[in-house]
Amino acid sequence: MSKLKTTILTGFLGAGKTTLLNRILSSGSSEHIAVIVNEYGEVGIDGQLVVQTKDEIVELNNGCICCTVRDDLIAAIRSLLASGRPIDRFIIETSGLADPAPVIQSFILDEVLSARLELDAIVTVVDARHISRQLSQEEAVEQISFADVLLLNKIDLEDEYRLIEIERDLTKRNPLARIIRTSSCDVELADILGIGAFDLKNILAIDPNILDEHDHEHDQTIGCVAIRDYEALDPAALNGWLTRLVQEIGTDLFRMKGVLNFAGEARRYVLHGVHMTLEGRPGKIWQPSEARLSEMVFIGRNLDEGGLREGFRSCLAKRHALAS
Ligand SMILES: Nc1nc2c(ncn2[C@@H]2O[C@H](COP(=O)(O)OP(=O)(O)OP(=O)(O)O)[C@@H](O)[C@H]2O)c(=O)[nH]1
Repeated sequence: MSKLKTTILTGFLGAGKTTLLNRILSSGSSEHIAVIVNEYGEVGIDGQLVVQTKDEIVELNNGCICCTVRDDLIAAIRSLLASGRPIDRFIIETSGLADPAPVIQSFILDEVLSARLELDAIVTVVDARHISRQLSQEEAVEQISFADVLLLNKIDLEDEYRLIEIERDLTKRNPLARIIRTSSCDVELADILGIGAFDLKNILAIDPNILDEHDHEHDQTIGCVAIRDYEALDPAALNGWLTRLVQEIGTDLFRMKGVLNFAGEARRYVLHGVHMTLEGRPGKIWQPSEARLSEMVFIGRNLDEGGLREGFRSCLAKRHALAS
């Protein structure tokens, strides 16, 4: 029986991993893809942002795939393999704070994974706008070092001179990886899937100890605040608060994302923030049977949880109705 090809999609917070995953899942291929999506925060937003397809999607939330939910990753893959469902390929989207080394290690050391799956490639999405800032985090450096393919994404936000500078830096950090420039991860799928690029020899050259057991230690100053609220929000108030927030703490606010319930709106509102960049768009229609719940996640350094919660509550529509 031939082994199932597995792609690890990695890249720092907000680089474009889910954008790439959605591109793959929407490609119209007849393959059955088993997808595992790992999110750092206790509220899983990505599950709602991944396109609905025939493919099997398992969410591993509330922890990083390189440490707290690593055993869950192995259990999830084993259970998918045992389920008897048709699977042609695995794709694993790590959280933006994951060190890929322990994930790679699981594929080599776990007897079921190593017997049934073959690592095809590590594809790392790099955010052209934010990468220099992100490289102060060890995880961002490791994600680049272990990549077989580096997608230099968000090229629409930087000029040619800056892109050449980033490419030079990426090549210094990982001379073996192929670099492909993208906007919204518009890569040819043949350049990232089924490419047989993973080579343990290269990985051992970067990290000779990769096969030794070690737990990954995250920077303890980085945390996550998750907010869930059934009360409708006032869009103008939220926009004002978030604009002020990113001006004040944008350097330390690595990632913000939310699926929000705006008062009087038939659709959800999907919000993305990466440092100072904010982007929003209408999402799926609320069905009458659904509870209209806002979910929002903030990931960053030394976050003031009380302040964020109070800021969020100050945007509730009922407060503004009372004030007017
Ligand atoms: N301008 C621009 N924005 C992009 C591009 N690719 C993705 N984005 C935006 O970047 C934000 C983050 O994209 P995601 O695909 O959710 O990033 P991610 O890596 O999955 O994020 P996490 O899972 O939170 O780490 C969204 O607002 C995207 O629309 C791009 O090429 N250019």
